[in-house]
Amino acid sequence: MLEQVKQVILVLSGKGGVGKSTVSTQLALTLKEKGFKVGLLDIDLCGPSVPYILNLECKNIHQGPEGWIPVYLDSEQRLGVMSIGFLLNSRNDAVVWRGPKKSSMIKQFLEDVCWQDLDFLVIDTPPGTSDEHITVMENLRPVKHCSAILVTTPQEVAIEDVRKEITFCRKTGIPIMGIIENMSGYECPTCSHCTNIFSSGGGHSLAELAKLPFLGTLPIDPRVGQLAGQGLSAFKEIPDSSTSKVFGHIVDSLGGLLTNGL
Ligand SMILES: Nc1ncnc2c1ncn2[C@@H]1O[C@H](COP(=O)(O)OP(=O)(O)OP(=O)(O)O)[C@@H](O)[C@H]1O
Repeated sequence: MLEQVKQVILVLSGKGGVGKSTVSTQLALTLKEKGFKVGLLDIDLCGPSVPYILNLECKNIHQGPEGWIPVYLDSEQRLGVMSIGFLLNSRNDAVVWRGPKKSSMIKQFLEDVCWQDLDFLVIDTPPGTSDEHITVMENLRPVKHCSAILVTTPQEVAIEDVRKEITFCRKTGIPIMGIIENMSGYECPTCSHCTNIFSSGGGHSLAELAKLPFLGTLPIDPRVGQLAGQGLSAFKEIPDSSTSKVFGHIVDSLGGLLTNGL
């Protein structure tokens, strides 16, 4: 029921562990905090972390007359979540599936879930450009507006892999909303001083080189790690943090797109 979704945002990364699920969940939470109706779809079938991050691990999906009902984070039903994690018995269960089975599950997630009148559907994808990505692209036709956010860390090796994501988006015709550089230095929660542990600025340089918008740098902030598992947003809980400001800014741009025409 993707016809009822105004805008899909695919969150992509070249490598695993760069903070894609953190970005997807914080983006969805900030959108909710700012009054939008949001869906969050986790298609990382082999490592679904969204139920854990949002503290929804004990929840189950229900079948309604028109399809699967997402798990809602809030009683006002402003943030609905769907993940393979809800169908597994435990977090340690492994999904050992071949490509066609994965594709069929993703197709079901897109076609058979009652995503009712959403402003945004955020899709957390596995790292790289795999079968899962191609299946999503093939099944997004009912949605008029779709764009991608690319997540990278500052290290050269992660940035190299983001180039492949840019090529993937260009080949499949998905407009890229921009690049986020995550784990860019360590921000001290007490004095806000930022120390560049690895390096910084690589995501920004890549954005300039590829002529793409740069959406911001997210420092390593232990408070962001602590919010994972509690379903809390940095925007609400740590409003003065860089993370909160970056997500606030991205959501304002997205909101502007909805009001001024996509
Ligand atoms: N800016 C940040 N500050 C502190 N911790 C962070 C930050 N970003 C991510 N993390 C932590 O890093 C770990 C990996 O993040 P996350 O699960 O979002 O990455 P991922 O790219 O989705 O990984 P995977 O490829 O395994 O799905 C998590 O423990 C998360 O809490």
